[in-house]
Amino acid sequence: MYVILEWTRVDLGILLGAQLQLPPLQNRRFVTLRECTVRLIKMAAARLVAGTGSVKLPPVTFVTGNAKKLEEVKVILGNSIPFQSLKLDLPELQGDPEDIAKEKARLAANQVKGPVLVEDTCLCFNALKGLPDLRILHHSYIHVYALLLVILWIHSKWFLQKLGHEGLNNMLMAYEDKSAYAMCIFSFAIGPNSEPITFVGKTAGRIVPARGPNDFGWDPVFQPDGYELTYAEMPKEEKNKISHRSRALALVKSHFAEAGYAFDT
Ligand SMILES: O=P(O)(O)OP(=O)(O)OP(=O)(O)OC[C@H]1O[C@@H](n2cnc3c(O)ncnc32)[C@H](O)[C@@H]1O
Ligand SMILES: [Mg+2]
Repeated sequence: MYVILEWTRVDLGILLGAQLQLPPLQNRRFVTLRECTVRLIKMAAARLVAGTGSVKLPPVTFVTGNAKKLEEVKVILGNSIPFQSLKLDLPELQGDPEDIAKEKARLAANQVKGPVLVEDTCLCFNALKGLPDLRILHHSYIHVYALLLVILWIHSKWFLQKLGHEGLNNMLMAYEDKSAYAMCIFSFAIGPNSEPITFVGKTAGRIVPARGPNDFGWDPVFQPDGYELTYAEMPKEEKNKISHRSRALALVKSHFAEAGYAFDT
C-alpha cells in the first residue's frame, strides 16, 4: 500500500537516510513510503558495490547539436556536474516528449558507450484546436482546424525554420488565447543498456510578435508570465533564473546529489 508522506527535512526518509549515511532526497514534497524505501536500498546497494561510499562514473557527456543550448547548460550547471559536450545530430524524433527524450538518450548512450545527458525542448500553444497541416496553415491559416482540442507542440527545428517567428504568431491570429509554455526534458542514461530517466521543466508565458535578438530559436516570440520582456530581450542571467531549462536542470542536479555519483577524472 502506498502511504503518502509529507516530505520535510526531519521525516522518516531523512532519518533512514542518516542511518544509511545517504544524502537526502531533495526537491520532493511528497513521496510514497515504498518509493522512499526502494530508493534508499538502491542507493545503499550501489555504494556497497562501488565499495567507496559513492557510485563511480566516467564523465557525463552532454550530447547536443545546438550551441546555444550548450551555452546555457554550461552556465546553469557551473561546476555542479562534471560534463563534457559532444555535437551529434541525433534524429528529430516525433511523438510524446518524454519518449523522445528517452529515445535520444538511448541513441546517444549507444554511440558514446557511457553516461549521457540529452535534452529535448518544445514550445506548446494552449489555444490551437486541431493539429495543423503545415501546407494548409501556410496558405489559409487555421480555419480548417477549429474542432479538436489539442496542445500543439513545436519541438522540431524544422517547424520553426519553416514557419519563422511571424508564422508562429499567425497560427494564433484567430485566437484570443495566446498562452503557451516552454518545456524542457532532460534525459540521463548511465550507459547503453540502462533505462533512461527524465527530468521535466516548464515555464508558462505567451506568444508575442518577435522582439529582441534573433540568435536562439523562438526566444523572441516567448514572453514568460510576470515579465514585460521576451526571453530574447532578457539578460541571459534572467532567462536562466526562470527558464524551462534551468527548472529541468535543478531536478537533474538534485538527482545527481541524491545518487552521490563520483566521477573519474
Ligand atoms: O541536438 P539537439 O539538442 O536536439 O538540438 P536542437 O536544436 O535540435 O534542439 P531541440 O530539438 O530540442 O529543439 C527544437 C527547437 O527549439 C529551439 N529551442 C530549444 N531550446 C530553446 C530555447 O531555450 N529558446 C528558444 N528556442 C529553443 C531549437 O533552437 C530548435 O529550433
Ligand atoms: Mg533536436
